[in-house]
Amino acid sequence: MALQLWEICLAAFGCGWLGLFVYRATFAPLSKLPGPWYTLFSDVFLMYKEFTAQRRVYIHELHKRFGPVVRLGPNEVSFTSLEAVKEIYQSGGSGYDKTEFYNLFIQYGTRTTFSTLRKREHDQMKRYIAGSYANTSIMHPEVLDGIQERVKAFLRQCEEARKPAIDFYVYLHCFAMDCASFHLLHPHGTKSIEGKDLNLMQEYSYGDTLRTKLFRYRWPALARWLEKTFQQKFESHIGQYVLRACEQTDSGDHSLAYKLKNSNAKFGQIQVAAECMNHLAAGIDTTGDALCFLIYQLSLPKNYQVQDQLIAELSSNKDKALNDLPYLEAVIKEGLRCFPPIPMSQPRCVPSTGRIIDGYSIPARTIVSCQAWSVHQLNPDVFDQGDKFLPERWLDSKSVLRMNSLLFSFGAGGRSCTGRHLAMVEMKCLLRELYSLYRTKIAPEMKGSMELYDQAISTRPLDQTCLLILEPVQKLGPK
Ligand code: HEM
Repeated sequence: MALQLWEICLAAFGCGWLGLFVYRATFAPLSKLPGPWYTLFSDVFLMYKEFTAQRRVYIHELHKRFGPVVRLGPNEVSFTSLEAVKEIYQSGGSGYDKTEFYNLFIQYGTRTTFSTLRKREHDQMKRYIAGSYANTSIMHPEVLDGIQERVKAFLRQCEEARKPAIDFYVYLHCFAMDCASFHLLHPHGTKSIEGKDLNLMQEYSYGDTLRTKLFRYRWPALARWLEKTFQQKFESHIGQYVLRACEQTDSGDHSLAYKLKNSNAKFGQIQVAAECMNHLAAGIDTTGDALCFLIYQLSLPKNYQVQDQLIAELSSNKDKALNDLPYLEAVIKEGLRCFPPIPMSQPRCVPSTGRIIDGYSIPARTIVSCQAWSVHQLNPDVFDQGDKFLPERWLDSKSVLRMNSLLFSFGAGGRSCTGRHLAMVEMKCLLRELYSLYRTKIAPEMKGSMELYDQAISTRPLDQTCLLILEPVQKLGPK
């Protein structure tokens, strides 16, 4: 009996699928890696976890079950060891190229330092921005004064708040936005702490774009078609604000906008705006959430003694420089370790020759990554009791070098966080001022959950509220 054409096609398709399944299960290089069996065939389960904001926890549980190397899908692997961090993010300086995932961070249709995928182009872009973020630039009195002014505005606002409970989530995100925009756009930075640009912070930080972003990443062509067909414009108010600020001709000479406009690279206006918008986005929720998670921890009764020790260090070292306060530094690092604002995978693409990572041969173009959440918790030889908030660990001079090399909150290598010095100074200035004057406690009316709620790469407190009360330090006296 002669077969119909459709039957032949169906049989060929079936054989093809079967062949692929057999290949993936037995011969494919990733089949030798630890991981659940279903990840050999499809990443549908991983996608489901992404869309339901469970990717980080899912990967973490897999690492606990399978160890430091885990296959996540037919073309994706996650790692937790220092060796893997060094290979993926630091080999050759900047590590491997970024994956298409970073197309999500293209601004105004323009690629920026953050969204540039290839190493060579990134190196060129970075030359023009690195100077603005060097420690010496951030420690410049003009920049420090600008940050200090915003710390004062933050405290003023807390003191003037009528209710006894203050929503730190709101003010900390305003603080982070005002500081970052000051650095990028001065004198056209935002004034959200005072309430003027509060809507920009709210639009940016409260929006839930997780599924839109993931949809654009997983099905870019379909997303583009839908956006075109329905003529959707995703230009936010904050995006328009940055565009307008970059059109001004009176940018302060310490601002990134000024430096880019006056560099010999002759950047167009849209490129300057795209770069600034990206940095602003990189600096709001990260610093705001890092401070929020940390201050919340310090305000829990179980951590009162940490708060007391911080207050003691600050009160007896009033004239010390910002970087000469070891306990303050320890508290911030432990906050970043336990609650990394970017706790999820930072995906990279294995180079065309393939590589050995953590003892496994990984073929070209495999997506590989580490996630800070697991790196920080699943290396007990470096971070003993990794799931506990213990700032004292950073005071142990013998282990601090190893801990620093595994602290992945700012990423690692040439593509790690450009704004880390700015973020550290913002956090140090705010915490020094706050805990020189006040103790913080959880307000009785605080019912919101501070559990991590993941976005595409970052996280935030689930209920986006953190109600605290302030008690003047001198009233209680030194402990
Ligand atoms: C606590 C605060 C912050 C944390 C935890 C943080 C974390 C990170 C991480 C993990 C990356 C690498 C992401 C990846 O490769 O996928 C990154 C990149 C970056 N961050 Fe931050 N960040 C913070 C604050 C800031 C601030 C305040 C700015 C600037 C205003 C900034 C600007 C950038 C830029 C421009 C990049 C891209 C670097 C490149 O690709 O060369 N960040 N950040």
